[in-house]
Amino acid sequence: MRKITHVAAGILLRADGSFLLGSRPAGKPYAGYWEFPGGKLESGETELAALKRELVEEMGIAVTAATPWIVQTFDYPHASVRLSFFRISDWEGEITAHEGQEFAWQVPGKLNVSPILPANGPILRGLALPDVMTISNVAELGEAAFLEALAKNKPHWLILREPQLDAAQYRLLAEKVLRICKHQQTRLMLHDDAELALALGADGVHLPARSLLKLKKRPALDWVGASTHNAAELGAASALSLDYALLGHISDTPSHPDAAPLGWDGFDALLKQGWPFPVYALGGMKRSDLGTAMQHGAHGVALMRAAWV
Ligand SMILES: Nc1nc2c([nH]c(=O)n2[C@@H]2O[C@H](COP(=O)(O)OP(=O)(O)OP(=O)(O)O)[C@@H](O)[C@H]2O)c(=O)[nH]1
Ligand SMILES: [Mg+2]
Repeated sequence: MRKITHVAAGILLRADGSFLLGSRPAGKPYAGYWEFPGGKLESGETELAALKRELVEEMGIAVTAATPWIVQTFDYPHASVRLSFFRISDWEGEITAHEGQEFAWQVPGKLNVSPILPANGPILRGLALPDVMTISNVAELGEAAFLEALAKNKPHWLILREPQLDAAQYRLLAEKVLRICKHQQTRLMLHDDAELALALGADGVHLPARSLLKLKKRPALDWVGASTHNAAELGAASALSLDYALLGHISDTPSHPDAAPLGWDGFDALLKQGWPFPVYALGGMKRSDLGTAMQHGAHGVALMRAAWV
């Protein structure tokens, strides 16, 4: 087996959602390619310590707020790398090119530099995902109140999950919801029906775990995510190159009264394995749990009830 090189890399984020890329200096493999600042772990070093050291060395900044994010493995001709990415929301010092590199602030989905290091594609997609993933709740609110709340709250993304409806009722609802979503630029993920998502022109499909485990191939939609509860399901999401997973439930929630909660300890243990996509904390979450969830390596929180109050 090839030796694996462990690397820590940081995504500096500004409040407007833009993020920083640097160009690889002359003399390194892939010189001129754009990457996230960072570098190899030294022996005995943690990922976070390596990240902090590299950003001092390469760009003269002290990282003061970083949360663990995606872990991506990739085989290059010169090395197999395991990249631990962190999101960095705060730092001290002026960004300075200590190695002759260039820096460029970028907007998710609208890059104006190239080429990007080959391992970084999925990472860039992940940056377009919202902090809060909302899940519909027609079952409890009723259709009229839900549609009103949707138009009022204008979430960035919505998963339309209404298992109490039959296929015909779900399609009718999906058509109505899609009209509202298109109008207000909410991205819409339909639940468990890739064909309907394709037919209606929704942004993607969200798979329940039972469907995720049966699929052989990623559905041909722009965005595909799944609900997961354990390592086997996260592994299936990884094998299908999904864009995100919801993982839960974190605490007791009325929608799944029988299943034992993971708690943050269970969530940590699963995230420690490192997944190549953003993971949302699900189950009993509120907006105010976002900071805690991110400390535990989540991309964000998935809200059902709490999204509509
Ligand atoms: N820093 C960084 N490295 C990445 C990214 N994506 C990616 O595939 N890599 C790979 O990770 C490996 C290590 O990165 P590096 O060359 O920055 O390591 P380093 O700063 O310690 O450099 P050095 O070996 O000259 O001291 C390289 O093979 C690089 O191609 C990324 O976004 N940022
Ligand atoms: Mg480096």
